[in-house]
Amino acid sequence: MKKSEVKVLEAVGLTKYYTEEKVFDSFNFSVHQGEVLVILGASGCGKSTLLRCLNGLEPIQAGEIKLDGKVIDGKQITWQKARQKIGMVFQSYELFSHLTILENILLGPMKAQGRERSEVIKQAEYLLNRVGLIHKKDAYPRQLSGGQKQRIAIVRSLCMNPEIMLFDEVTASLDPEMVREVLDLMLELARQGMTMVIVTHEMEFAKAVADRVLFLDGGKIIEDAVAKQFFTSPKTQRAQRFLNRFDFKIESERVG
Ligand SMILES: Nc1ncnc2c1ncn2[C@@H]1O[C@H](COP(=O)(O)OP(=O)(O)OP(=O)(O)O)[C@@H](O)[C@H]1O
Repeated sequence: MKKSEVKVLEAVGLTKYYTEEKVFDSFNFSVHQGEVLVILGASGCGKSTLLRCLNGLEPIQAGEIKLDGKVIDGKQITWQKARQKIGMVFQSYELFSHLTILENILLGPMKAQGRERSEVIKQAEYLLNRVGLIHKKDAYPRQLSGGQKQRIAIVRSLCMNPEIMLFDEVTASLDPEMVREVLDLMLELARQGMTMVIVTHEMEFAKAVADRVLFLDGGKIIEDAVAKQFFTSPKTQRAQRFLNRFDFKIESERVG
């Protein structure tokens, strides 16, 4: 399928350092409407930092982040507005333990977007039905499994009607039997055309969901490839070694 040329989220000249370490130096990046971009790379290469910069959770030292072509600088668009369009789901679900599932979902749309409670409830119930968790709407987070909590975290983000979703290792802290249900939901979102940036160590899932792969090393893009190409014949030895570590058989190897 031909993906749109419209850039939803973009980083231009992104420079990010923590006190003693530079993670990105003039890093450029963009994701197009309807595209599913998977970011891969060894531990410490900067994947989480990139997502956090893209969502304004980390201050950057130079460069610009743009949403729909507008620089998020408080003038063209504010971070407060931009964040409503950029959904993010983390490894930890970060649900409020003292609120029911429904109240957790309603919070953002009502507080940040000033929407009517009854209107948001309709949308929340629709989404809860879609993920098969409507029967949990009055339960508290502690009464849900890890996989259920993570699906609720995704629903909570979707209820803000984001233009793009960022996923940072969302299955990393789940028991193996819970992983599938979360990945299936993400696959469904991808099929529906949601623009997504995904950091994951689930290689078979990455292969199934990705349109494009960015392979990072030391804060730099080593490969920027069409997913099919990356998974069948990565161009660099570094990427080949990376894929092999996951016990992931590169197809060209199978043939050979
Ligand atoms: N809050 C922080 N303070 C200082 N250094 C940090 C901080 N967060 C990350 N770093 C450093 O920045 C670099 C990139 O980290 P980051 O978490 O983005 O990598 P990653 O690719 O997501 O790793 P992983 O796959 O292990 O989650 C690492 O060297 C890390 O030690």
